[in-house]
Amino acid sequence: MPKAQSGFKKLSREINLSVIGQYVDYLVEKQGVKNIFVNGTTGEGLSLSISERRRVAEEWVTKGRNKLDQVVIHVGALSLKESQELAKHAAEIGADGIAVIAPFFLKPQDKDDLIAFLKEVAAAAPALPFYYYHIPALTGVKIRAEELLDGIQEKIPTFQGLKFSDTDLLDFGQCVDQNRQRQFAFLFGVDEQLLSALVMGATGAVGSTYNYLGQKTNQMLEAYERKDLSSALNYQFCIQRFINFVVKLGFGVSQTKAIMTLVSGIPMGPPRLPLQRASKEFIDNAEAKLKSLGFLSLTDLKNGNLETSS
Ligand SMILES: CC(=O)N[C@H](C=O)[C@@H](O)[C@H](O)[C@H](O)CO
Ligand SMILES: CC(=O)C(=O)O
Repeated sequence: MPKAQSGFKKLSREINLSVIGQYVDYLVEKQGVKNIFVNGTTGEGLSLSISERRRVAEEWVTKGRNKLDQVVIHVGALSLKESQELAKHAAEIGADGIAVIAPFFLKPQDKDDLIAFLKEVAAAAPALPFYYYHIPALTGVKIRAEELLDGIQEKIPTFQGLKFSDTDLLDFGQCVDQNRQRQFAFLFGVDEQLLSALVMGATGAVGSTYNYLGQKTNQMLEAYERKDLSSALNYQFCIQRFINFVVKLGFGVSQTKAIMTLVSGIPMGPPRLPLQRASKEFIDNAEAKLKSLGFLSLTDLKNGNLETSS
């Protein structure tokens, strides 16, 4: 049945907008997550067409109305024009902010090149808060965030903050330290190290694991707020045990999607090529680990969450 199979695969890699409304409710009610970063790494934003990205953004904004606090749309692209189109669109649909990664094929050579690009994107949505999404391991653009932030508000008046997905806590700490007088958001994006980043002055977090460990992470944040560092560390270690376990099995966006399906019961579907679905072996191992750490209760599993196509 090679034909049927290829038809199935093709279909299953299309976007299923119909689950987004349900997923908003799940995140708010079950994970305590009310701020959403759309079309980023986990959402495979860079693997979608521009029209798909527009539709996904619209669906999140529409379904999140009166339920979510903020919906920030990632609008980074290799083409400045496409990025501007998405920025303008985000403003039109009433998103709360836009974020942009560094263009990663023909790369900016230095801070000034990168700022020049970001500035043009930000100008396409002059009323929207602008975030730079620093993720050097994926973009290959290693310009330090601390350097980029120096004087950025003069160039980009809507600059609101940084989503920092890197393990360099010297760079992150200096972003905070050098901008104390400004009301920037310093959003940390390495979930297994969030507690260290909080100590450095992170004002929030954006990450893939909050899809299914949102509640646990909120407990860590609450413990940190009440200065109960030993409880906060216990939560962080617990989260680390899970991430450390899956990293050893091979952990990426495909595996994240499978775990999201498993924990939420809402079918996330397979990733889009070149990514391949997570293996059954990975899913079984991850499930056993989630259970042994108490991250997955039996009631969560009542629907028998096998990944289905979407
Ligand atoms: C490379 C990547 O996907 N980074 C995510 C956020 O940016 C993180 O949330 C990680 O998935 C997470 O920290 C697990 O390593
Ligand atoms: C994890 C994250 O922040 C993203 O999907 O872009």
